Amino acid sequence: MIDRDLEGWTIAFDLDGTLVETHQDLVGTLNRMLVKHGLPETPMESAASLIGGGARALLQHGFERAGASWDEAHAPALFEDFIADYVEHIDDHSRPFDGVVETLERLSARGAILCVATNKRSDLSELLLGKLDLTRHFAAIVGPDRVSARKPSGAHLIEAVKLVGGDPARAIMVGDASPDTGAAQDAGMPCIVATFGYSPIAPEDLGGDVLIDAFEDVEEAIDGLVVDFYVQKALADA
Ligand SMILES: O=C(O)COP(=O)(O)O
Ligand SMILES: [Mg+2]
Repeated sequence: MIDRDLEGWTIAFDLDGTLVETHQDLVGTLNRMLVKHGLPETPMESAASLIGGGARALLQHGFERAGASWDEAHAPALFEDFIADYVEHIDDHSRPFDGVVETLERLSARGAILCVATNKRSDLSELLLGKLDLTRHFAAIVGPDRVSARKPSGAHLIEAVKLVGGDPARAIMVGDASPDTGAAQDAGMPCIVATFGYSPIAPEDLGGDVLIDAFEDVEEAIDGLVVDFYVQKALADA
């Protein structure tokens, strides 16, 4: 029998760059938008570092980098066009990182509640996770539209954890970029940082608690943070 030793713990996962390698499809859509507007395509690897703040930020920064002046008046139509294209191509190349399914299954079997806290719109997150057969692992998929403030606000994480019936004092964030570490710090939660994601800042400089170079290492990182929690608690109670 598996020991349900993570009972009472909630793990919140970022989506893009943490659970799923999405950059080819996101940047593919960005590049089709750029070409449509007579602008040069942006190289895949440099544009990937724009992922993390949501699709609108990717679009705006992608256009600005290509030398276009950002026009707020035309932004809503451009954004709508971007989303329509992305929906068509959302799982052309996007795949879970190695070890995601097995690791999520193990964490669930050990009693942890899992949720997604992403700056990707909830409808797009649900569509993508559904296509990749990942929805079943999560008690909730919480995009910025389902909370009072998006990452890096701690409210995103606290509200997501509460939504699944978890306790923010026994919750851990797993992410790849500064919105994730910022939100975790703001929420007073420990943060595990995936070094295989899309951060323009070096992962070791993001201010997380543990770095992981492969998704499957998240389980050991969680175990370490949970032990730390109980050690601190024992010291405080002594
Ligand atoms: O779509 C984005 O830019 C951000 O999504 P993430 O919060 O899951 O990294
Ligand atoms: Mg991310």
